[in-house]
Amino acid sequence: MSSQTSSFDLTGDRAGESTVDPLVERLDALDSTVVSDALDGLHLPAGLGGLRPAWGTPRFVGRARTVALEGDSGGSPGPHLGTSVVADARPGDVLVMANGGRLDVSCWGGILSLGCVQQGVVGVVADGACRDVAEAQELGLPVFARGVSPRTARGRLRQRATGVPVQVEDVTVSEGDLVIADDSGVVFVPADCAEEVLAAAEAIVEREAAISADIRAGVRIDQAMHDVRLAGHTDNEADAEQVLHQGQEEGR
Ligand SMILES: O=C([O-])CC(=O)C(=O)O
Ligand SMILES: [Mg+2]
Repeated sequence: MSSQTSSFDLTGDRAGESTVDPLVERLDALDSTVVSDALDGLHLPAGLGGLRPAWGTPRFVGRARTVALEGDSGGSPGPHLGTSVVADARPGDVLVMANGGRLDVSCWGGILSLGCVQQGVVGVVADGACRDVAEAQELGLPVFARGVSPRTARGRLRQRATGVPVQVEDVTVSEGDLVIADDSGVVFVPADCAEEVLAAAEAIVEREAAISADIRAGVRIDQAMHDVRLAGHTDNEADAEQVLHQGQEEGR
């Protein structure tokens, strides 16, 4: 599966830098649902619904750069929120704007999108509203947000901190965590257990492929698609079948 990143017209100084990141490359071969299932299996927060692409059906994978926002009643003028992180962003980064799901004000806009594309940023997750959607689309920058608002962040929001752990619903996102966003939602993978989560997700892909192959071969779906097999509690179909039949006999 190829990510949206490859189609960007990157023109900024950093846009041409190498972005080889083995864990991100492995993540790019997956989709958000199997990564979510892997997180479930490890009892970790399993991603977020409700964050939708502001345009089209893009997908991206990358590393989180966090921006914590808070309300502002009109402080002193300064650089726009997020700009310090965008200016220092590296190819493959994903901007995570933590705005507590607020929909009454935008926390993302088109000039910020332009800055991102210049730096090789692959996507934006805005826990709140965004604006200038057509500009993001024209730039080819995926922006996942909870909605849109024409109301500027200026005078309404300010940057509380950058590079700190931020809360997005029940998920704590830290700088450098892996992110995958696609048509099923947005999933964050803690950097310190990425290897374990990816290995679990890759195993799920194999199990799902085996189940699909059985169904294509004519096995009834209510026999092939069994929780025991999906969860990987057995390594082989014979054991899964045995557990399935035991369960059926016990009336489960
Ligand atoms: O003013 C804002 O809220 C941000 C904005 O529109 C942009 O980046 O273009
Ligand atoms: Mg604007």
